[in-house]
Amino acid sequence: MNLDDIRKHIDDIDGQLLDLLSSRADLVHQVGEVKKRDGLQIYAPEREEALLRRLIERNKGRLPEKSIRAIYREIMSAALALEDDLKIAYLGPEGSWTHQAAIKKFGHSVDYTPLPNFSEVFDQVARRRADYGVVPIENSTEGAVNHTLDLFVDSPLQICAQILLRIENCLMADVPREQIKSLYSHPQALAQCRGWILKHFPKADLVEVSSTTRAAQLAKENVADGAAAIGSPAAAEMYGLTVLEESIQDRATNTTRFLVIGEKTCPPTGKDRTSLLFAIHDRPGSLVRALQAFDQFHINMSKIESRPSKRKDWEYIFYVDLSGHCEDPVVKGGIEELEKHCSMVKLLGSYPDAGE
Ligand SMILES: O=C(O)C(=O)C[C@]1(C(=O)O)C=C[C@@H](O)C=C1
Repeated sequence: MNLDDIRKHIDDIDGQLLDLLSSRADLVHQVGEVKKRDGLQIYAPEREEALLRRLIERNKGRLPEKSIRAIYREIMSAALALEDDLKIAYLGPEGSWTHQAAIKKFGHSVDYTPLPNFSEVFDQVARRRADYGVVPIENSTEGAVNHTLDLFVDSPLQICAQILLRIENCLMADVPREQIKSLYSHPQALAQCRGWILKHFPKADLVEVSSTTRAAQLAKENVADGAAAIGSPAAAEMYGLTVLEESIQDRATNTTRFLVIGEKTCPPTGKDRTSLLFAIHDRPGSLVRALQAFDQFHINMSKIESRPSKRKDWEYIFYVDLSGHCEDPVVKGGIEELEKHCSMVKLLGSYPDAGE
């Protein structure tokens, strides 16, 4: 077949795809009506996950899993926008890694609201000015994002999904590499690139700013002082900076886990994760006995963090992630056992343990 013939076939297929997408949109519209009538959540992470898992299993063609996920992300984003004016609040500004995580989960068709800090994200969702919020919870190099952990203690919000995003920081500037005297970035990004900075710019002034996007802006404004920034390629593009080196983080696999917070948690999908908080009595052996609850029920605990309670000095709150859904009888049993040994247990939600 020559090029024109092949393209004719592609045009035919695109026509069929568009007709099918329109039929899908009609059905999605009906789903939206049913959900509004029955007071159900528009965003259904368990359904999205089941749909993606089924398609990836069924796929026998050339498209890799990554492409199928990306294509369907946008199809379902369009569906969400058809069903409702979905508003997603995130830790801004635009171009931040959190913004990119939010787009990875909700696609380009929904509305996004950048907010200046974590508390505002929690607050806007709790006041229903936004439907969902996206906040970072931990980074594979730098560990927990403490402020997010702390906000869960008093928040009525639940976790309904997680997002894993590979963080590849780049060096960006409007000056040649030899003229760089200062490096602007968010403290997390500077920490993720600590080794690289020491090796390549041991004498540079490190300037901590509120976000990597702000760092890019400052690098643009302070060209005369030899300013450069470390952050996302999206931030470099926003401010017209040249990417001088890509992927400069010390660990190639540097990944941040983000959470989607909303009014309700997510129903079981068969492969889930549960997050909870607990506080123990100040007695010998309390923590051991609390954790034994999980061992007794053979529950895999994939994460534990401790944070000062902020109510009494030297009193702690523990943040734990478990494999399984809180409706699974085993997880339920483990949590009931945990409650016997704790002064407080707060379930933060169960959500698909998606590895994307
Ligand atoms: O099945 C639903 O609940 C829908 O709203 C439809 C749909 C989809 O496009 O398939 C869209 C958004 C939801 O998050 C999940 C799935």
